[in-house]
Amino acid sequence: MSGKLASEYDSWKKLQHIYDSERSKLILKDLFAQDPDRFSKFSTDYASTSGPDATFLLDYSKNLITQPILDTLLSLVREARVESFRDKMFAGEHINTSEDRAVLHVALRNFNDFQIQEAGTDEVASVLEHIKVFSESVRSGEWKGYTGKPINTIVNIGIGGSDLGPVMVTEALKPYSKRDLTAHFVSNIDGTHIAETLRICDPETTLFIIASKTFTTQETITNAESAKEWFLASAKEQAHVAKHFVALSTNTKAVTTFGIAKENMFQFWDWVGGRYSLWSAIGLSIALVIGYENFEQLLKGAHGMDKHFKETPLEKNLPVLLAAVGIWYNDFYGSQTHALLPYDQYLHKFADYFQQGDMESNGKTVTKNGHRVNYETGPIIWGAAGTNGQHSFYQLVHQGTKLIPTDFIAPATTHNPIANSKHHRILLSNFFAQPEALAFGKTEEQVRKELGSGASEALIKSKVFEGNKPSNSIMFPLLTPATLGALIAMYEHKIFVQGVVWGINSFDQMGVELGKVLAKNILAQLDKPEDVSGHDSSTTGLIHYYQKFRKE
Ligand SMILES: O=P(O)(O)OC[C@H]1O[C@H](O)[C@H](O)[C@@H](O)[C@@H]1O
Repeated sequence: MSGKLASEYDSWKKLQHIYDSERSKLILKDLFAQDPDRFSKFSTDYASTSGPDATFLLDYSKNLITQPILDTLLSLVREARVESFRDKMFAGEHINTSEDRAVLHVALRNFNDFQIQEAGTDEVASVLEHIKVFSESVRSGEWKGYTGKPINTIVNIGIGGSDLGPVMVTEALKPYSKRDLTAHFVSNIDGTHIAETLRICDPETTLFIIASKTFTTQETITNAESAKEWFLASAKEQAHVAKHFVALSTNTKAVTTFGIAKENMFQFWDWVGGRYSLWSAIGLSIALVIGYENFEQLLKGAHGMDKHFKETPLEKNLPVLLAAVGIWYNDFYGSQTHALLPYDQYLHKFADYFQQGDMESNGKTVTKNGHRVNYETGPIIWGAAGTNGQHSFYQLVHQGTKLIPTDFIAPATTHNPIANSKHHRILLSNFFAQPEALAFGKTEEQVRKELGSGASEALIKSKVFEGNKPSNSIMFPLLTPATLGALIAMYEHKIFVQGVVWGINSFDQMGVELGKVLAKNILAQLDKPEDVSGHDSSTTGLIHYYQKFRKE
């Protein structure tokens, strides 16, 4: 890492100059009119070169870019030495400098392809084997609960990266699921979450998966203890815990102290970041829901994208292109947010997942060298499945004052072709129409023509769409495990590229700590009003209000 801030790179300065001098010429309507080949120039097909088929189209032609702008953005990527950092990541160098750790989620889906030297990477295969054997025995009914009944319910207890990935993937790949195995995910410390879940579980047929990299996370351990207490109220014998509780963790000592046997622990390593951990033992719930074979396809799909990212020239490299275009809006247009808009109900948790993936990775103000940045880093990630979003927040995206770059994501074929795929055709007509409307808008002239004479000026103005709102469109034939794996890996690497350009460490999360420490201190003061001390008047007032009205 050079000591430079991103804004000191020549290509950054050049981009600023282009933005200042050419912004008014970057009108999508004109750019498309001037160049009939714009789509073929600014779109690229991805096809995995190893493992199962995973194919996409990335269309980035509806962005406020020209070839020279894209070239300059790619020069920025080069100037920031992204390729060198990428190679360091794949080699297992400790690029997570603040924690002195390697960043090797790519090793979890490597299947002995890339040569990686880091303690633990040679154990990946044996953990996968453990996941395979265990998930098959539960799914087949061979694994029995304490009264001899097979398991029909799993409850994953975890939070953050130990929850969001499995939740998102099990939802996305529901068509591949074993429908008679119900999966619940409990994350919140709010007792309502575990209470409402346990209400619909049977202790004789429920398996609890305690998912925590550190096994010290307050929410997870508290929920796990409550689950164990609930279980033992029926099962009575401590020995029965072994049939109903397994752990996914890097912390063997804490797992055994909790009362889970070592053989029921699925191991992973500190070089797996929490938000990059669905590929590790944290994916056990995924393997249970969709079966090990499909879990492996997910991993192999991601590996195909890893290969693409590692080996493809920047001009055709999907994560690099997404990252570069994202920087253009984030740092030059001043866009504060980026929306992920999958037109696929199965992907309804996709934006939630990448809220952690992106915002916990790139929500930083200090570079790896300790300098405060003088530019914007990670965007706010948000979104919802289409077409639902169209009936809530799209109004602001179309006609509000903010520039919101968007990614539209859709499968060409649905897993649910009901009514002769009528639903899917309607869904996709919206998927095509929205980016078109965002890009090209509706002129005052068109509105006048439509409304005819007699329409008020105010009404005419309210119906004008300025357009020129950028988007990417990503399409694939069908949402399969391999395609999903490749899609997730593409966004992971996009986040990586942006983090390197901004000079930040995308792999720590120091900002999560302060709130945790303060909550612990406050917890000890909650009993009596006279214990409340050391706070500002607002915090003290809020705690006193709680003490006055609490009933328990
Ligand atoms: O898996 P655990 O150790 O329980 O951690 C769960 C979560 O804890 C914190 O919130 C971190 O910021 C997340 O990155 C992590 O995913």
